Amino acid sequence: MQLHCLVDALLVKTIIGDADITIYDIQTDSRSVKPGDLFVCVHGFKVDGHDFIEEAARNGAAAVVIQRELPLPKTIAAAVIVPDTYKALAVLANIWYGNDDNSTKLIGITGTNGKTTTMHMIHHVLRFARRSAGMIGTLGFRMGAEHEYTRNTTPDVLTIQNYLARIRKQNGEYALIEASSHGLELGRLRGCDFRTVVFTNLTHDHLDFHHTMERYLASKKLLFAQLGNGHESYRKTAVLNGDDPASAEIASHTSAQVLRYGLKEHAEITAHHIDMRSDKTTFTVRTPWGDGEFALPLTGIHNVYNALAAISVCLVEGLPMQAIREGLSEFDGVRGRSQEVPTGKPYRVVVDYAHNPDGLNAIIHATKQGVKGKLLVVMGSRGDRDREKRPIMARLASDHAEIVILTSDNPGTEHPDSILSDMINGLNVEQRDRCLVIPDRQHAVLQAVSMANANDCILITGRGHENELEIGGRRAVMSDSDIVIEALEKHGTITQMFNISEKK
Ligand SMILES: CC(=O)N[C@H]1[C@@H](OP(=O)(O)OP(=O)(O)OC[C@H]2O[C@@H](n3ccc(=O)[nH]c3=O)[C@H](O)[C@@H]2O)O[C@H](CO)[C@@H](O)[C@@H]1O[C@H](C)C(=O)N[C@@H](C)C(=O)N[C@H](CCC(=O)O)C(=O)O
Ligand SMILES: Nc1ncnc2c1ncn2[C@@H]1O[C@H](COP(=O)(O)OP(=O)(O)OP(=O)(O)O)[C@@H](O)[C@H]1O
Repeated sequence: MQLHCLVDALLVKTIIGDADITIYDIQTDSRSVKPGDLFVCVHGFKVDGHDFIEEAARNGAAAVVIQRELPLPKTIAAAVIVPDTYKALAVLANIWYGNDDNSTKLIGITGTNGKTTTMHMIHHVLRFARRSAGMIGTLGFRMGAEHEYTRNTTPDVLTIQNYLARIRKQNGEYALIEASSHGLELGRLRGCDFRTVVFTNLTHDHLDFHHTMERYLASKKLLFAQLGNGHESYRKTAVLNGDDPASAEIASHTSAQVLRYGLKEHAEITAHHIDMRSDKTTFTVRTPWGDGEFALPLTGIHNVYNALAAISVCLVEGLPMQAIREGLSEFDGVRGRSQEVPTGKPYRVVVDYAHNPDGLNAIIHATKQGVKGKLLVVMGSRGDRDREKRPIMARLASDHAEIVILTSDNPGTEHPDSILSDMINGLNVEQRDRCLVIPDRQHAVLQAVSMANANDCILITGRGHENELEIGGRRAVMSDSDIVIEALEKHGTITQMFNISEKK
């Protein structure tokens, strides 16, 4: 595509050089630039893309998009100066990937907890009803047989547009996207014209980034504020958790039709006669489309909420109640969420991804329900993130579990001991006395295994599906389910700690 065709949609711009050159691809990372590419310089949290123009030029960049005038290498044939390169990138990526035709139906899911689970439920039901759908979220990008790991829950604007194009190429009818508050705040979803958007809940998290709950909510509202303002607004729907106090505020910020789900009567889609068993939950759902009996092979009231959100979306999208019922009855959960690790022992081990107070509360209550013996919780808290939640989470676990083992999660650049001491600060004297602090996560799990008796349950939270962790700038490969399996094998015979395998 010629540069002038690509940048034509940018309203405010100055072009220096030859606008007729052909562009072969768009890049934001100088290291990925190939001959003929357009390098868009983005100002980041750590570095400024403008500082990498030399490298981009060495790799063959034909043109650059910049936010300020600066001397350019001679090999750069053209420069486009714009007021905001990241905003410009959204426009360029949309055109480049041909996503401006809105042919794929976009469904967004936001909220503190439950985004991934709800999205996977919707995806599962759509697939069950033979409707093709791609997913972009914490577990990566997935469309048909294509699967790619993503660093972020909501990837950057260029990557999102690339994935949407790949979904369209495979004739995907739907694209399901997890919209994190960071993603919304940083404009990663610019150019995404959502049709249905879900809000799951808003509770304490990410205060390192948003600073206050008001600002955290404001980022979520961005997703709903754009809904329903177009001429097709009758097709746009905001699906809100009617039991969460933030929903009223969100509803007042959207022109779209609002559909509420919840357990209380004021919602349009409600669950009744909830019966929780150790391996499934049954409930009746009342909706304006009729009622349905559901048997969900998951436990925990939080999963009833997730299912209600998914049911609401599927009904809005015109799926028959029977397909939704049958689809959800075969939903086998999401990797790393309430994931049972087969132990071959008389006690259970569950790996989960709860990493904030509300998520932890949900999983502890869900897990405790089927446990006749003791509940042992192994948990830590992530480094370089919201410190305020650390003592709250330690306290919460100690309030509900018989044994709590505090350990490292993903310390990042922080010292594991300082994270642990933040957590211990949340405990009272009695709780400190019965809490074990074992910084090495493998040791901690091994300790839990050695303390478990028949009918007990070990709940290991915080890292779920993740298999990499960062300690002092070095990355290590380590998944919680692998740790459990190793601990079970070594229990009784181990004499010294095994090392975690390391990779740069
Ligand atoms: C704070 C934050 O969001 N940072 C994101 C940001 O990184 P950054 O600003 O540090 O980027 P940078 O390294 O300064 O680089 C700036 C620019 O220079 C370019 N560059 C850089 C180096 C170089 O040699 N050449 C070059 O061209 C980069 O490609 C980039 O365009 O842009 C990156 C690329 O899009 C993101 O991966 C990164 O997310 C980091 C990993 C992160 O941890 N983000 C968290 C806070 C986050 O976004 N989390 C949410 C929600 C999670 C949840 O719900 O639990 C998420 O959506 O993931
Ligand atoms: N609706 C819910 N309410 C409260 N807690 C929940 C809910 N759904 C899931 N959880 C808890 O939160 C954890 C994360 O769930 P899930 O991955 O679905 O959420 P998420 O919003 O996608 O989180 P993240 O963005 O961090 O990936 C689960 O392991 C579970 O412990």
